[in-house]
Amino acid sequence: MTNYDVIFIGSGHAAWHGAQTLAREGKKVALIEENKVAGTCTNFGCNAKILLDGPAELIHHLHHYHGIGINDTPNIIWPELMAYKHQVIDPLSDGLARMLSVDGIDIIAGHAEFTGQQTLIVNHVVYQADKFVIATGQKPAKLAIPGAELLHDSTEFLELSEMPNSIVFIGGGYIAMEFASIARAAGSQVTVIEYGDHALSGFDREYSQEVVEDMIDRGIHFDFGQRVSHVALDEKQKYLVETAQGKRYNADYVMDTTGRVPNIDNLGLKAAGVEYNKGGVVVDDYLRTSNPNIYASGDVIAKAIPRLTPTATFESQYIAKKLSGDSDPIKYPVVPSIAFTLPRLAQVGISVDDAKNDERLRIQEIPYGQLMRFQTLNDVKAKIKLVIDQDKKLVGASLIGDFAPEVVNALVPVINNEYTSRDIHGQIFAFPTHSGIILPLIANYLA
Ligand SMILES: Cc1cc2nc3c(=O)[nH]c(=O)nc-3n(C[C@H](O)[C@H](O)[C@H](O)COP(=O)(O)OP(=O)(O)OC[C@H]3O[C@@H](n4cnc5c(N)ncnc54)[C@H](O)[C@@H]3O)c2cc1C
Ligand SMILES: NC(=O)c1ccc[n+]([C@@H]2O[C@H](COP(=O)([O-])OP(=O)(O)OC[C@H]3O[C@@H](n4cnc5c(N)ncnc54)[C@H](O)[C@@H]3O)[C@@H](O)[C@H]2O)c1
Repeated sequence: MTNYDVIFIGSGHAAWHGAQTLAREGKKVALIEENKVAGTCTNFGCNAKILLDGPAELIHHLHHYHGIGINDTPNIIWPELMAYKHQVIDPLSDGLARMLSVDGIDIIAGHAEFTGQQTLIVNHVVYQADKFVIATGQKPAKLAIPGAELLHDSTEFLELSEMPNSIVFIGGGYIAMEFASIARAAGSQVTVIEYGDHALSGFDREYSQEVVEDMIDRGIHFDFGQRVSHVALDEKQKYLVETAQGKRYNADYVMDTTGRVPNIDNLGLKAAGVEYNKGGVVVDDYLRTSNPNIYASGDVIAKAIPRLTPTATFESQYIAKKLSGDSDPIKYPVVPSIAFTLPRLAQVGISVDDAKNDERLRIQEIPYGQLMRFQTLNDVKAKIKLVIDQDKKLVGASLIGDFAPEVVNALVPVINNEYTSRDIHGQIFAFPTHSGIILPLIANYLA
């Protein structure tokens, strides 16, 4: 039996940041990982996705210049791009493992399963620790329909050696909308089938509709209000997708992008006395589970806060501080969310939809893409909706536009630190930059 101060189950962002902090403070720390070290974001999520999105984003920017200086759109050579993805992404896992071992962290390969309140087993070896952190993340959901075993998931898409001629995405959430944009730019015929009546719920309804319209203009087909009921593959390797509403689609590749579910199977949560539900592991305001020696961090938590890399990192760092003696409950600052569609969508703080139901809040839209100072980029759709409270403080914002991700980051300190107009006007920002122009515009509406 090996003893540790802290064992993290998982090695993604919800684990390794906190593990590193604790190890540097002299604690004996181990990470247990059954797949690739560094977890989803690094190996099968954000990093790989944004790399493959790069040329699609460039092409999208070039489209703004059609008729005003550029006529041709280059083609994406997918196999070359995929080779570059492997060159950049594949070494990251071993690189992180080496970095963590320099800090004295043991990395144990295999599946962890609790066998009791303070013990777990990996490959028949029992490990004991004072504290455990469950940071096992999520995995793709699987539709419960005939033919579900034929469907592909996000990890497989990010490994495609050739871009299929046609792809159907089931679901119109983050993954479908981001990957559909990439696949279309790489030449595939793309269809998105969504159960609800709109895509990208969680983002401003009007702006997400504009993204859908933009994607339709680029040749992507959408069908809303359709529940996929059956998938089959014929002898020519062509898929047939059918919906309960009677629609049929043919495609070379079909993706199940209907969400993600917590990795809590065969984890021995009952043996450890850890409560859970279908949203994940239940925690209190200290990220402690129903077993006081076991914490949970990242995507695996049953939580309302967005399941994103920065929130996983924040939670793991919080747990490290807590295990080093801090006694405060976790307090989240505002969390910006971005859909890396083309154009991009961003959301931070109170949403426009929630603000509409609260008479103390005011919504102010600035169609900044049409302002003279932004005309140089011809990104005419770029807009921001501000949510402002009774004290004339910024409490939320929704954005659409190619530079929305960078602009939303600039708004994070404005909201968290309750900046006034004077705070913003008292600073000098670089010019011409998006945030440098938008921040003073926003300041005009603040106290
Ligand atoms: C395609 C895709 C794109 C994304 N894009 C973005 C983005 O652009 N921006 C963003 O902020 N977020 C993005 N996300 C979400 C982001 O990846 C997650 O929020 C983040 O990875 C969560 O980190 P985590 O450490 O909680 O979980 P993970 O990174 O999933 O790590 C959990 C680890 O635990 C391991 N594990 C599970 N069970 C066991 C067990 N029993 N024993 C041992 N090991 C186990 C798993 O193998 C995994 O490596 C994306 C996700 C996907 C799928
Ligand atoms: N940019 C980012 O930050 C980013 C990118 C990708 C993924 N992620 C993370 O991954 C998570 C999962 O993403 P996702 O896109 O898989 O899920 P999602 O929850 O964003 O979207 C799933 C969609 O599938 C639809 N759906 C469900 N069942 C259906 C059915 N039977 N037929 C048709 N449609 C159906 C839902 O209505 C929903 O719109 C996100 O919530 C987020 O935490 C984040």
